[in-house]
Amino acid sequence: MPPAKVPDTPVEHIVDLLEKAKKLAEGNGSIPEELKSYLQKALDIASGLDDYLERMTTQESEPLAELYKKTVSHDWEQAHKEGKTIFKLPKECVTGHVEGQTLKMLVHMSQAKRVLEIGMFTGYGALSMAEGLPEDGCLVACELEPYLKEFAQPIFDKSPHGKKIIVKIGSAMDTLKELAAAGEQFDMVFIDADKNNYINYYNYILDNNLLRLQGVICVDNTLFKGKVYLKDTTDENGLALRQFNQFVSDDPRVEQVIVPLRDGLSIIRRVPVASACSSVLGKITDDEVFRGVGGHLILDRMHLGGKVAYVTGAGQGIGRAFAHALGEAGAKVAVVDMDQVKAAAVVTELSLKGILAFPIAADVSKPEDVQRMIDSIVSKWGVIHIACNNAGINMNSNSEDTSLEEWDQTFNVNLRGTFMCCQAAGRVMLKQGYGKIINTASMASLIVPHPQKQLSYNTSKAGVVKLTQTLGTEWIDRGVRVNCISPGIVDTPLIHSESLRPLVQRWLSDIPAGRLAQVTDLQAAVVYLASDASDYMTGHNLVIEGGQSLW
Ligand SMILES: C[S@@+](CC[C@H](N)C(=O)[O-])C[C@H]1O[C@@H](n2cnc3c(N)ncnc32)[C@H](O)[C@@H]1O
Repeated sequence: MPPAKVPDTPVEHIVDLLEKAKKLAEGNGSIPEELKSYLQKALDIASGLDDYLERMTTQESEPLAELYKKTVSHDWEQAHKEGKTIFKLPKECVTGHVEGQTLKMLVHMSQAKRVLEIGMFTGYGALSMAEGLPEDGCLVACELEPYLKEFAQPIFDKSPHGKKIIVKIGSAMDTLKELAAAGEQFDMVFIDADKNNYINYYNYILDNNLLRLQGVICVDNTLFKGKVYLKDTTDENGLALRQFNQFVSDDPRVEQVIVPLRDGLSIIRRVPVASACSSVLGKITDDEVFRGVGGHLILDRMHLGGKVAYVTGAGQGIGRAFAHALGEAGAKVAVVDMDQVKAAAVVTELSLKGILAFPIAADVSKPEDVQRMIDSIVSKWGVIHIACNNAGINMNSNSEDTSLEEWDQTFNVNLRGTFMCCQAAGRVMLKQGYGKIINTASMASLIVPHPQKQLSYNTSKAGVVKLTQTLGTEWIDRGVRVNCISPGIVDTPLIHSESLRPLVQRWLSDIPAGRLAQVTDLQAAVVYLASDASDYMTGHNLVIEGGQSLW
């Protein structure tokens, strides 16, 4: 018969006590039936909770299940007797399924890339959190017992996420000192080792900036079987955790919640600026540089939540990358392209990423299409904050042979089309008193790219820059900023055409960066220009060409 389970969490204690009370009540005829029924109901609620959470929480991966099984079936007493472990480790140390998935969820939600764990044991929590990290994420796990690294490593090796875990054997405090000396910093920390040292770990982490601004510290066992709030507690660990919880609760550097999950999980967030840092306020310059503009630090100032954007020519190439970037930054995006099918495909991509988007088929060289595009965005979303006028075409011919047809076609899309979009969007934005217009110009506005011949393209894009400068200065006092981006030679399917492909080597020798631009190289620029962080910028031509225009 397996040994009776020792209650380890507040709920398990409640269940244990209710079972004892129920047994007493059953053997006592003088206990009213109503009281027995209340006892049974309380027992049903308490005893069903953990099981229900287990069943409803997303199932663990195979390597995690294997790690759990290996941990609970291992003879830890024997391992200690054989001198393999310094301490007698109870298998109950293991972070189980529900808490493991909670930690993984927190890694995802905080978008952590670097996690620090203090107290790894057999690595269940470490592997759970590693599963929540991106491909290039990293988790440093501190553990005193060398045997535990050997124990965990074979299962880490079976998981595609195991390579993200670096185990540091030794006293956790020594490892923290080593990490601080190396200038390491983490987005999330999980403290789950010797309870009487929690406060020292916590302070060392904050005092030495091992946790980044707005990072999260999770701490396990902070309810400690209820001993943190029970009056008769004499237990050393219970008292240490009571003191720890109070210390964190009083600490102005952080905000804390204690979630009654298993034996208590504290979630502690390092606040952006220590709002209660009154003790140091006289010594610092308490301005927008320190606190952020409107309380928003720089990355938050580039967030586009609540903004409405459109991108023309968004069915492929640069426009598609712009639509994704604006959507990733939080904007709703109208995806505009001449080709309805391509626009719809990009909308599908955005929707899969949780971005609100809808397609519009429009030819920007046609005034009626441009107005229909603007009207449909306003009728759907009521406003337009960000106008990305990106649609453009490029044709090649020697200047002496350039036909009026080629010239007109190029200008109709690249310059007249951009003007019509600016004007139609601008009318909406001027009424709103706010807008960000971002036109796609080209490095060809500055230099004459060669050896290909593209007179009409170069001239039309130079026109886009002058259009941008003129509107940018004319409208800024009414809240509308107009800027443009000038990409160098971008690696799109277009330049893999038979006529252009042979030129790639020639171009590369003219580019200090030694490569063509990828559409992803342009994404941060459009987000910056669309955001409030660039409010003082107008009429600017932001050139992104790997240095090509400088040679
Ligand atoms: C509760 S267990 C950790 C459980 C683990 N987080 C998990 O996910 O399963 C505590 C671990 O902390 C380790 N530990 C205790 N004191 C330590 C110290 N001073 N430095 C490093 N590790 C320590 C123990 O060896 C033990 O493996």
